[in-house]
Amino acid sequence: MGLLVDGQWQDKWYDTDKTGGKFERTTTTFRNWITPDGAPGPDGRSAVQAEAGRYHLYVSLACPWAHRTLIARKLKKLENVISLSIVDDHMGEEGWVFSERPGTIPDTVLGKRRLYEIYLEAEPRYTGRVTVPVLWDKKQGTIVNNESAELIRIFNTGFSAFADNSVDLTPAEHRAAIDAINERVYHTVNNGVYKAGFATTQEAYEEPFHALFETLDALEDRLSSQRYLVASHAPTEADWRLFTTLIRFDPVYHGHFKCNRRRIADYPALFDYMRELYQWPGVAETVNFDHIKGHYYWSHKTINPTGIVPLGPDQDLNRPHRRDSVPFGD
Ligand SMILES: N[C@@H](CCC(=O)N[C@@H](CS)C(=O)NCC(=O)O)C(=O)O
Repeated sequence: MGLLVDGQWQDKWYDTDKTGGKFERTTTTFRNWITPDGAPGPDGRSAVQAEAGRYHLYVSLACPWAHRTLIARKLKKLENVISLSIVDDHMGEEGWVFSERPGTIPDTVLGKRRLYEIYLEAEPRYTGRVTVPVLWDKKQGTIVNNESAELIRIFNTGFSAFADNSVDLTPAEHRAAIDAINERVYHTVNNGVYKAGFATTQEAYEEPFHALFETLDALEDRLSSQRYLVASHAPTEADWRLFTTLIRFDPVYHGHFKCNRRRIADYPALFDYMRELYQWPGVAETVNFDHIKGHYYWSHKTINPTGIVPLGPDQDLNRPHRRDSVPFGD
């Protein structure tokens, strides 16, 4: 685990000294869009044009942020359009690396062994964390974007000439509701588990812990009477963004990150909902519990010094999800 400073790799854990024990996520820096014709993106920032075979996605199967992009690529049927590499789940002193271990796919584009070398290829004097996901532009030889929230929007609309456009993860009529849910879920759930897990003072741990379970209780309420997070007839981006945290919750966040007031299995609606999403065509193939558990328990030596990976929990995720009778809410 480490970061690049002016192009030099430094093996360092997160520094929580300056923030009173709190984990603060840094913002990502490669933020260009891809649009069907190369016209600027939704916020006016510059874009490159969508092309089949031009872009390459680097992910970790352990990472919930990267997982969103894998799901969007799968649901939009972009697997033959955007190629893929998968890093080793063990993140050691060189950060994310490529290997031959099960479930990985080497760097077939640049032939690198470490992810930070790809960042350096894009920006030789890069300063910052070296995170997944990363979308690489083979034509311009640089990183287009390394922010998962934007990558899933790029996959949803940018590749309309090549994608399955019958699937829309952010339908216009639900956009405001999706954005509002994303905002709360990001701060208290997706990033909330990290804030609890990486905290280095009791206080810095407790605050996100309470916020997390307050949101999970509210989501349980909503999902008891509505099939998906917004009143749509199919899961939207908001559901997939929540899903990647839910699926890691009982195996990892409950124990490793001390988010243990309840398990997802203790919330009847959330647990059924999570299984429906898991059973959604194509999605189970994007979930790899060996990488998920192996990564967190092995890589975070300040939290789990022995590196022992727990064997449980036993979960039957293929059990019927019982969501068919829940109304869509419109
Ligand atoms: N804002 C980024 C966050 C990505 C992120 O933090 N990824 C983690 C893995 S789950 C990572 O690569 N961490 C390496 C590090 O921080 O050194 C996104 O959503 O794309």
